Amino acid sequence: MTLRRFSFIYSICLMCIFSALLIGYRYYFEYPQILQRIVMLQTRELHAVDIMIDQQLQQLAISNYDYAVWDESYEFIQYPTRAFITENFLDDTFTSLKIDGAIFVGKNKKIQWERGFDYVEKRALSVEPLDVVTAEIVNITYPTSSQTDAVPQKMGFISTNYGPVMFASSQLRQSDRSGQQVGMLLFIRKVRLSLIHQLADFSQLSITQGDINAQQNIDHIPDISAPIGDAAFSLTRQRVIKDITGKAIIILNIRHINNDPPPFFNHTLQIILVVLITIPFILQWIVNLMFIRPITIGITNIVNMIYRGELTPLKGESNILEIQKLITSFNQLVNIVNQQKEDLEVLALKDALTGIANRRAFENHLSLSWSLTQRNALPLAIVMVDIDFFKHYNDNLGHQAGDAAIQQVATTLSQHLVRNDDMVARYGGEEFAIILINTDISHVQSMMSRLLLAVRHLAISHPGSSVSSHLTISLGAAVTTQFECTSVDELLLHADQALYQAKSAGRNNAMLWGS
Ligand SMILES: Nc1nc2c(ncn2[C@@H]2O[C@H](COP(=O)(O)OP(=O)(O)OP(=O)(O)O)[C@@H](O)[C@H]2O)c(=O)[nH]1
Repeated sequence: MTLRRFSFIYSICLMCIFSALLIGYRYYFEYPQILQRIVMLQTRELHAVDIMIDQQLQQLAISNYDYAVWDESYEFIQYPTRAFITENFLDDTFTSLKIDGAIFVGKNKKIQWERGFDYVEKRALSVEPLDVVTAEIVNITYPTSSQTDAVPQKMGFISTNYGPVMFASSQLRQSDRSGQQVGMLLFIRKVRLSLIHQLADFSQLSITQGDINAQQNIDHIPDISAPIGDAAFSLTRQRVIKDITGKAIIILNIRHINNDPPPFFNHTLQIILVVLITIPFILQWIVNLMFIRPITIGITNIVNMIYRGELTPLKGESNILEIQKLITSFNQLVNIVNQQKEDLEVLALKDALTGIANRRAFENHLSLSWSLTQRNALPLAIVMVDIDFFKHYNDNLGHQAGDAAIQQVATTLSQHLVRNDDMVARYGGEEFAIILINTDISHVQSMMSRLLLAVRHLAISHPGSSVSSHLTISLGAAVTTQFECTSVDELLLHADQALYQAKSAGRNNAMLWGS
């Protein structure tokens, strides 16, 4: 896996973890709290409906009480007269009291007088309300109060052939609330659509009346006065209004209109998620710029170095300390390796014993010199040098003395070469080779004479030599201007032949090929 891919996957993983944490926090903590607050508001709205219903009942109960606790009503129940009814229970009375029925119930639950009148449509009800009002109202058992001035009252809902109605009933008492409990007065009011509208207006809810007959199972629907409690959030719910026997008679389909929950993915969450999604790409860009790019550039440069077989210091700098240290250390390593390489190259071209060029260096230089002199039509000379009777020297004075002698001869030979292009090399054993560029025959000859003399002047004692008491050398040279030279090997061969001639001629002398 590349560093780039790794960092990208890493950032994506981070983004996923942070997003999951954020969404999880919203899902498990924040959002339920928001919904719970809305549920509290909804509870208040439902409570408002309950209060409104109660107010309606109270209103009816007050009118009912006014008529029930009245001397004339009290008298009527004992001594009924037509005049009382015609004076006090006119059509207008129903309209002003907003009732659809009034019933006087005398002793032993006997109905004394009753009338049904639709106060909205202003017409007598075709069926007298009492016929349809269930017996429960008439049979209401009022608590027998020990207080003589108490006026037992009842109110609530009841189901009738007209549909659900509100009712209020009070014991008939004299206006000073004295006298025997001789009967009761009952008012009823139909539950109309207008009541539902009033409830909706008052509670700021959308309320419709459900069809109680079509509803399959109403037992599970809570009463309007029941609290929402810990119920889950919902924008719609059903509530029932129960009659005095506890039977559901009205279904209210309620919709909360002013407290829609905010979207789960609100603007803040959306912005944070967008930021979280963007972060991996920004991180990737930064990581790429700061870390990966310098590293990949470095890798490319190193691969190129491997390909070229040449180490060069890395360019570029990084603000990251570790990467900068890596670059610096690598460059230091490159310098060390290059230095070692240089040293090795030098060592590879140097003779270990004498410190002058070795045969490999000689051949390289000879090849270059050949090209140079051929191109510029210059003379090129090779001088082969060999120490005389060196085997005897070693045999007489030992190998170490032999090494020392070789070193002295090498130093002497190199001291006599002053031009940069010239070279003296140890050709092998006690044999040396000299390259002289742009040197004519006479100069080669005088150079050889000087070298002969110089070695002689070293005055190295050579007991095994039959030509001198001191160490001597023999020299053989060949110059390109002497013959039709076609190759460097030919020149080398002739120089070697000249040396052979010098040896054959008695040693301790110099020979020029062909002379
Ligand atoms: N001490 C020492 N001896 C070396 C070295 N290289 C070669 N020799 C010796 O040089 C001697 C060369 O002997 P030969 O090739 O027979 O030649 P020579 O004895 O010099 O006789 P001529 O060349 O004919 O004068 C050998 O005995 C080698 O062992 C070296 O590095 N150190």
